[in-house]
Amino acid sequence: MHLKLGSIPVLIVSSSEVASEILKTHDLAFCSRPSSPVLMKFSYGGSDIAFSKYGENWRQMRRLGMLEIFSMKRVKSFRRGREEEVHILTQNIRRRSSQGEAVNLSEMFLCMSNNITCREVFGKRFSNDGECNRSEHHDLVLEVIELMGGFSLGDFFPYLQNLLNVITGFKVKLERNFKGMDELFEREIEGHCLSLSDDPGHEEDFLDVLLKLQKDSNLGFSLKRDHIKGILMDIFLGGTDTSASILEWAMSELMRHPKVMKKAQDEVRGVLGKKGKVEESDLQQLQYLKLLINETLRLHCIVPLLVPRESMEECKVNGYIIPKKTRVYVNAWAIGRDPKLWEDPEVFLPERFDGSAINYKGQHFEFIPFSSGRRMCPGIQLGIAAVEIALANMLYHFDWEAPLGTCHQGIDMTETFGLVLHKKSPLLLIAKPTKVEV
Ligand code: HEM
Repeated sequence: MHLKLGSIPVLIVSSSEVASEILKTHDLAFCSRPSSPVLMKFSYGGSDIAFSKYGENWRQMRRLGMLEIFSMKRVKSFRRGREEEVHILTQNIRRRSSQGEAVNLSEMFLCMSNNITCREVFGKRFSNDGECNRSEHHDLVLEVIELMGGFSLGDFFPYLQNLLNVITGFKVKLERNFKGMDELFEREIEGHCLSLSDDPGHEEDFLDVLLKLQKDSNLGFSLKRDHIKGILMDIFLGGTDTSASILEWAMSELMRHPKVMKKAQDEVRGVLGKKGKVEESDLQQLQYLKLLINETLRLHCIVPLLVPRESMEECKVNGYIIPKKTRVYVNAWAIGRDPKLWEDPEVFLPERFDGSAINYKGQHFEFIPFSSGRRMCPGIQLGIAAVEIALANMLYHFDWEAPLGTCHQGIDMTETFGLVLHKKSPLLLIAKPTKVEV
């Protein structure tokens, strides 16, 4: 679908064939990003990976990210942090549900994934010790995510941009949130500079890594403070509510499908027996868990329109001429539910992935929750690692019930609009601890 929103030409792609043309055949022509005041502000003038225009800066940052931040070695190095946060989550659910009250899983997943991200980035958590609760830092990050996903009128009327953003109050919010994040980054950078350690036993966080690279004379380019802050911002924006949202939708679907819930619980409890907790080394044995995460991502593509691209040159797609500087949204949500591609697409059926070659690694255009091509999400492993360990522990430690007055089928599945797809109403469930501890 080709539209003009304000003065900006926009292409919305809802078929897997055209998505493949955009993200594979013509990947280079479509691998830039549109700019807007919000994106420019939060990417430190395009110094980051996610929102910088295609060019030398993006190539350098992306290469550095792939080698130093998103590598499998680095993902594994954060294993302990993820396991500890999941343990705290489990303990908190156990404590809060001891009175038989429902727990707000949406909120707790968000706090847990925020704490995981914060440990990866700064080597510490946001919540109070032993708690899985909100802090002012959580609120700040979540407000920024909301702003980024929001529809700023000014983006589509560049000539009226300043005026519109002032009238709608957008500018004030933008400045306040940016200042909050920037102050947080500055404080942490100063703190890390004072305590940079060469001790081999020291667990490096992302900020340690970036500050070391800044001093590396073999890097081949100069890594400035804005580059570092831009990358930190990407990790907070990319890493926080994406994993939480997958967990929220997965648990909601499991509640609506008791047979799937039982099969998943039987698997994890059968494999782990009375071990007492699920660790990351156990995950490779949990094949059904992986199928149900795939199915959750298909039915609830959590970045529904992916991240907008911008064409760098005029290009012919599916027989149509797409002008230079067209903004492109790929509707991966619609593709995941396309009846031409999926049998009974509205049905939650993890078994459809059993024995199937289709995966989310960007080669199968009927299933592209992480996109594809040069700008495909580099954080897949980090995100999925957090989802798998948290979900496996939820299935292992608890039986789940809907609060009184709600039947399982009655779980509200209404979605909210934004960069990341959340449930409109929080997921409240009653947790019944199981006797899996030794
Ligand atoms: C777990 C769920 C996640 C999903 C579903 C997801 C999805 C996406 C999508 C759809 C894009 C747009 C790609 C494109 O434009 O073609 C993207 C980009 C990106 N994601 Fe993720 N993401 C997730 C987790 C993460 C995590 C945990 C991080 C970092 C810690 C991260 C960092 C990034 C970055 C830096 C980009 C920009 C890549 C570029 O422009 O070159 N993501 N992600």
